[in-house]
Amino acid sequence: MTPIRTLIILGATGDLTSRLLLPGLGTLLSSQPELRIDVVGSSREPADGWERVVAEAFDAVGASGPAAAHTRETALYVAGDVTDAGDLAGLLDDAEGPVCLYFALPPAVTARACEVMAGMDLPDDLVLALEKPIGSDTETARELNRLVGRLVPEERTFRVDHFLGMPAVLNFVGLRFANRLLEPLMSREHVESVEIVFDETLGLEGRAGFYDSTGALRDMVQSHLLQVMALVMMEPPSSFDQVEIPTLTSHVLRAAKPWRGDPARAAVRGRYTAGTVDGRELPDYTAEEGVDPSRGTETFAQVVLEVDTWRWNGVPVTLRSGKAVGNPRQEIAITFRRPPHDYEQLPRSGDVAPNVLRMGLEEEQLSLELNVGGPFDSRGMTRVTLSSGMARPGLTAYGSVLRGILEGDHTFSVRGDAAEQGWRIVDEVLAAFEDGRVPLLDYPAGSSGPV
Ligand SMILES: O=C1O[C@H](COP(=O)(O)O)[C@@H](O)[C@H](O)[C@H]1O
Repeated sequence: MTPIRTLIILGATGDLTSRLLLPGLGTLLSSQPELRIDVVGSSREPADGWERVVAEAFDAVGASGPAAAHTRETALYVAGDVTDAGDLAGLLDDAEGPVCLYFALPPAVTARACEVMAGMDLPDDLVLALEKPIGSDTETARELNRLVGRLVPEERTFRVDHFLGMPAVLNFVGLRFANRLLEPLMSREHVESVEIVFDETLGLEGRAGFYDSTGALRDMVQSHLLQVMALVMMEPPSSFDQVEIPTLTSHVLRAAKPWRGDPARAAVRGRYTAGTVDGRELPDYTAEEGVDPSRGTETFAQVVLEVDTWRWNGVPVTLRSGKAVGNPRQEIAITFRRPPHDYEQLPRSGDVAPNVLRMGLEEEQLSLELNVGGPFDSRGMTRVTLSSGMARPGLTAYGSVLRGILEGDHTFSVRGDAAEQGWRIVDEVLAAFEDGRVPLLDYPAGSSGPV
């Protein structure tokens, strides 16, 4: 695939573009000074300092070098309606190809734009990048995939999940497959449980327009946490390429289902009430601007799944994410089974605590909890934690995702069927939320979530 020349961001005035997409691009351009990418921002709002938005996002990550300078200088904003064929055609006609159209838009708007594009003459080398969520349930995800499939082939479609670009997630994969010590232990014989947790101190932060109709399960579990789970639990790949990895992650998702097939018992949902997080006072979620309390939107979701394969059957996999959580955990944690017998000579051995391997998702801290002899008596038991920080790469998660798109590499992009599988798993839980089988529990902002 010829490298992308112009990146057109649809929905350019949204928070995602300025907070994540443009800074990610800045890190990528700094690391690849030979790139020449023109960035065109578009949305319905009139132009209001797009050059400044690009410059501030680049400055925030210290973007420098000739590639970043080129993008800053050529940054262009075109106001338009993505559901208007004339506006879309104008954007495409004026851009130097190959073009990537990046849909930083809600799924229903993306679907409408794709319907319109079906009636247009599109460039042969057009690439489409779609932000999560892909649809809002299995049916709409399938429909969006079908619409997109009529426009461009799968090899020119990228479904973005920036958690797949997180250094910690990629490090976990390296850790597992590059160490003889670990991979043989990654199965039901040795693993007691898997947890993938991404709690945040952030509350709604003015995002009611998106979040209040989405909630924690759709926002975080359906996409990010399921995708991370699939990468953490996939079979060993024979090569790290764009055929093998999406195939193996899809295999894990196909095998996943709520624990014991009972979504109501496998899930917990909660909503924050007023409280203090990190010294900031947060109001009750229902008092946040733009929230419709009658929707019963959850700001915390936890689901226990089972990946029903020969390797993982019977191992509970907990996925959890909450907003306004105090001392948040953000990690992949693998808890191993206890030794098969007690360390015999020990009169006071008690329980030998399980070994736990942790990879921090934002902090990028790796740790392994072990048991060793006691300080005064070698037959005693002491817990030690081996830990190491991880080198921070120059690319942010979005920088890494954008590199894949611009280079035409799907290794860490979400394949259409994987997006649909994510919804299949979550739809069952959503149904249990909606018919009240899973109660909506309160938790004060700043606490660790519902009890
Ligand atoms: O996609 C999303 O992710 C963020 C968390 O990821 P981060 O890289 O920004 O820390 C989450 O806050 C947001 O609700 C969700 O839409």
